[in-house]
Amino acid sequence: MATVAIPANTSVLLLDIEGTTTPITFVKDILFPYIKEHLEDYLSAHWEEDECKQDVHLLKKQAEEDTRQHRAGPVHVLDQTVHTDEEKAIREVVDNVLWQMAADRKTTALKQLQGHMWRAAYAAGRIKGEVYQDVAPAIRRWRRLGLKVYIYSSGSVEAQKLLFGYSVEGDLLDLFDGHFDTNIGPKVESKSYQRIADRIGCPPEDITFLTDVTREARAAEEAGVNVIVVVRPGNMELTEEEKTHYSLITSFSQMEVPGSA
Ligand SMILES: CSCCC(=O)C(=O)COP(=O)(O)O
Ligand SMILES: [Mg+2]
Repeated sequence: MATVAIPANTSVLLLDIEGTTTPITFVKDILFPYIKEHLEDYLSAHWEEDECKQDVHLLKKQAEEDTRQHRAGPVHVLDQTVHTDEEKAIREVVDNVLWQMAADRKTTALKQLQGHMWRAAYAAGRIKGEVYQDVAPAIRRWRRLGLKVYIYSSGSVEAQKLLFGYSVEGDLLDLFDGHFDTNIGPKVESKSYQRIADRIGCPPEDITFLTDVTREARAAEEAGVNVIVVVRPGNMELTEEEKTHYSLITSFSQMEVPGSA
């Protein structure tokens, strides 16, 4: 098995989730269908609660922005007026969320609501976060070698903590020094990686980012971050050029930390 050495100056490993620590199928076949199945009932049950009101407010803000950017068709535009007809208002939110999910959008508004909806399912043991078997042992080794390990996912920080806190291997939250989501910026924008470096308090060059998505890899590189592309079953096929340009791994166990035996 070929190993990939991270640069000697790396002090932080920044990890994507879907397609990197976790199979894409877990997200597409378990997490997302759960939302589609329970969305309407969830909104009806929680509509008057502050958390749900904030989620709907954020979705409306996003819908306003989508209208300005001509991104949404009329059926997907959330009415900005306050509805007296609760059923109609809920239907509009459902349509908007389903439309965003069909396009696999990564908006903070969508991800925040999803995180809140998954909470009950994880807590009740109806969902357990899938994590590839090579992930936890590798992270434990990196941490023993003095590296810091952070997560950067489009899934909300709360959704990230649920996935690792209620994982198939138990509570894995102690593997991480911190979490970032799209509140720091989209994963396909280089500024987001600069902000993460600032937040952690190290230069971007000291961070190695592991992801399956080459648009994210390019954005991170632009910020000066070192990148390793993770190839897992079901991930998006890489072009020949991408295969030559990036260091590739199929398992975290292939990562070599310079100076370690
Ligand atoms: C971590 S919660 C579920 C995953 C999710 O909603 C998502 O959008 C995954 O995005 P990633 O940036 O981890 O590829
Ligand atoms: Mg990913």
